Amino acid sequence: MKGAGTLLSFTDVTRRFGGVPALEAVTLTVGRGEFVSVVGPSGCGKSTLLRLASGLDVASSGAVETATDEVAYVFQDATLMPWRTVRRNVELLAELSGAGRGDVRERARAALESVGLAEFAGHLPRQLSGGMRMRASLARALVMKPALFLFDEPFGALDEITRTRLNLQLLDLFVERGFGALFVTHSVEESVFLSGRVVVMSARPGRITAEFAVPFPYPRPAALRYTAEFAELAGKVAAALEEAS
Ligand SMILES: Nc1ncnc2c1ncn2[C@@H]1O[C@H](COP(=O)(O)OP(=O)(O)OP(=O)(O)O)[C@@H](O)[C@H]1O
Repeated sequence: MKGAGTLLSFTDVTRRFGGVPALEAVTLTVGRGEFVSVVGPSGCGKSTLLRLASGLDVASSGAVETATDEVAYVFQDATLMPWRTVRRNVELLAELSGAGRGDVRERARAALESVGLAEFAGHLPRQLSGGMRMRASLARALVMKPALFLFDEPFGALDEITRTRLNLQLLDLFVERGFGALFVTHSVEESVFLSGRVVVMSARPGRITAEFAVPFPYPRPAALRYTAEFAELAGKVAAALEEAS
């Protein structure tokens, strides 16, 4: 573990599958209250990185350390239970953690409120749009008040307008709650808009080839995306990604 403020650290991590490296010599940290994005070409090992961070997978060599047990994993697929209402889906993790009924209810209510879904609490997942299902999935994770969020392309399947809106909502939550985040995406623009730091990974085996600090202060207005400074930085990240592919 690098320092007192570090939530997650990878130190010289390699993961091989049947002798073939998927990730190689990855060193990376996420600090408390820090938002870090990883962009890379398809198959570069981004999901493997998150699986290692969450403890679902184990490194072949090197060290993966987390300073918290309060880790939430948000997938591209909202993975809601189709027979449970939105509220009952959002309550699920708190319920499984053994929290009392009243506490579970209150936490779910607050989380649904945070993502703007309070009035849809009684709906079934199939009655929601894709963006709303993703917000429900986010609310389900928020209920646990995680210190660290792992995001695997959570908005990848959504249309551009919904995706942009959810980026803004996610940043509101980030500013309000101050969690640490490791966010995997294919979108350069999304990575720059959300993060304090963007990490670029190369094609197989996945290695970190570039890192960019994003200097724009939070909270970030939607119009940031249309500024010259934003375009310049996104251009640099895109060039590094091109080189890594
Ligand atoms: N359990 C496994 N067994 C064998 N090979 C695996 C396993 N998991 C991942 N791999 C391989 O490791 C590499 C990285 O996979 P991973 O899913 O992490 O990539 P990714 O960057 O998330 O891909 P995408 O962007 O397409 O989702 C791929 O070549 C994949 O085939």
